[in-house]
Amino acid sequence: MPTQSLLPARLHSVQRQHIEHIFLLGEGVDVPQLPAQPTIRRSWLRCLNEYQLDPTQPRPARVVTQQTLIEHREPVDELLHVARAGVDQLYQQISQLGYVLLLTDHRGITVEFRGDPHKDRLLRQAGLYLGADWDERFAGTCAVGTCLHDRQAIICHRQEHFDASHISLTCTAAPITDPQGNVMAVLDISALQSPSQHESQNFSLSLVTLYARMIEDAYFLRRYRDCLMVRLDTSREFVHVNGRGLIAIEENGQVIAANAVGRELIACHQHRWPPWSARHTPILDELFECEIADVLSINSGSDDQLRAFRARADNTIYFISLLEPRRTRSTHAQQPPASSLPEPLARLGADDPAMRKIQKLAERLRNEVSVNVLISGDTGTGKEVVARALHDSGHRSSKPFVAVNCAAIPEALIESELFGYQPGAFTGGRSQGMRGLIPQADGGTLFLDEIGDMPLALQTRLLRVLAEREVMPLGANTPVKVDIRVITATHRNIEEMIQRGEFREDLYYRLNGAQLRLPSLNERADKLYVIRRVFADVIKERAASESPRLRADAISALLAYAWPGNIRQLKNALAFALATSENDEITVADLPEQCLSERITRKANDLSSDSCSDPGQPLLDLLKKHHWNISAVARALGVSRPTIYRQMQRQGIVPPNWLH
Ligand SMILES: Nc1ncnc2c1ncn2[C@@H]1O[C@H](COP(=O)(O)OP(=O)(O)OP(=O)(O)O)[C@@H](O)[C@H]1O
Repeated sequence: MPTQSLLPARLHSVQRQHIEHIFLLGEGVDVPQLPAQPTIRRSWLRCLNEYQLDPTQPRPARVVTQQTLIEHREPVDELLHVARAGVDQLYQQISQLGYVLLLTDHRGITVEFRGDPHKDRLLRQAGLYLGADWDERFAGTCAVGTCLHDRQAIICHRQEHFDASHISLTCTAAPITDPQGNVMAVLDISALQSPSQHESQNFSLSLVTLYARMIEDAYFLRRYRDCLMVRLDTSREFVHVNGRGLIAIEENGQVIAANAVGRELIACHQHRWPPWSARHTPILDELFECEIADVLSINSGSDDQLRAFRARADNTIYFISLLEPRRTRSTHAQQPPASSLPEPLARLGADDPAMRKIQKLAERLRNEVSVNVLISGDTGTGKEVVARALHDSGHRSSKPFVAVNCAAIPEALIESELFGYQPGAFTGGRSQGMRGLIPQADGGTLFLDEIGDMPLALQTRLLRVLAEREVMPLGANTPVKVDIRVITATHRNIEEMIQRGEFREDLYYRLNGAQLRLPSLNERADKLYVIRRVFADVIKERAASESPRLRADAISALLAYAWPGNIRQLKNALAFALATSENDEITVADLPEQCLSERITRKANDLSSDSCSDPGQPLLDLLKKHHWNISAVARALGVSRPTIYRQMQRQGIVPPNWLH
């Protein structure tokens, strides 16, 4: 430790004493004058040992250049925008008491500042200024820097600062975290002078912590403004004005993100069974004793627009209100997730394993025009949409896409429609003849829908066209060359038709160069995406000026329904709701009655009535089929994940990865 005489002469005696105290702590000597707060002591030791700061050489405040300041402000631009109102409000309350306000980024650079312009010079000298760098590594122990290091609110009062040039200041700071819990900024209030007692700053600590939380929540609300949000508090009176917990959810109750209080609540449950991982966020009914539909109907189903639910972790009663997403969600959310697929293929689905397989295979086949593609799937699953996407994503996209519904053309006319005919080829034909649908598709794609309905005689002719790539119009003497890509679709079991002699086996093998099997809507894990996408399409097709919104309770009902008619039935239901709704919000009451199904109860009953001789077997089979993906099994059965977990527990089923 340097003796007093070795310290620079320009230092005041208080500064000299302060420096001596720092050295004493560094040497492990405890004296009553040393700071009591362990966080401050640890920070002093960091400054000495880790950052190698020299306490005998107090440093003037460092203010970064204008250019550097711009670079630091840019990444927190959205936060600054949100924080501005809070910053002004807080400053109004503290300015009379001689405080200034700093908002720094996660590196400790002051990106927003409020202070008395009359004290500009003094404040700048003290580092209480826009652009001032309060990183602990440079400035030593200080409220901002040490708060950033410890990720918690802190008072750094006078001699608790490390650098002797800061020991007249009093500073209090609180972290502002992003939705992932990372510190993204620090809110600080500081004064050039203050009473010597540490307790004099306790109120500042409460105030700055409160405002940091308000800014954090305002930022959270902005980030997730397009999502459904539950707001919760243990006090009924406070939920609407200042509910402390915020949890953004999908309409199926899946948690998307949560603010600090929400994250704490989730963490509380994390020790419980079942465990959660980052990829597997909880569903609201795992956090609270509730049905998702009850939460989603809060706004229409309760007078004061809130409801009480019990938290499963500790039985606390929470009062919950529901914030509906901003109007634009329906358009925003129907964007498929970013992917490397061509756009027409990307928009076919969002996050469904079967659809992903189809999209990948379609991508590989889009320019392999010699491979005939057969699309199978139940009626209304989107076979024609997939065929068109395959066409639109390939080299032939600017060429014709000719769709023929083999079931819709009378048998007697199929031949002439497909192949065309010469003038006068048959009585009743057009005098100038007709170019058939196959020649019309020349250079592009011929899509034969309902191929199972093609009469046997015509199957033979089609086989010839596929083999020879030429057609002979009725009444013509010379064949016409055609260059077509052939895609067919069916909802029928062609193999069974072959067995019955109703379909030519050789044609089937020729058409089935690659098969895309479409899942039913109810099996799709991306049902929510499909609902939004189809809703956006229906709105677009109506070409009306206003764009209505799908309310959460309607989405919840649409998610729960089994959709035997698949996407076509969904589209019809949404078109009906839009046509008959009297306002610009579609609620569950606007949906056709048949959509308010009993599917869930029926399936749930099926599951709970498993008291047969081997109760675990059906569930076990399902779990294996879905590779132990509990969410997938829950979806398949139309029940919640907790129900599956409860059944597993009851039946003693343990997933293989939980066994040691
Ligand atoms: N991925 C999708 N996105 C939006 N709308 C879709 C999608 N898939 C299908 N649809 C819509 O659903 C309806 C039925 O689609 P499509 O005609 O392709 O089904 P299909 O399986 O060919 O039916 P069918 O077996 O009766 O011929 C259409 O109105 C279509 O626009």
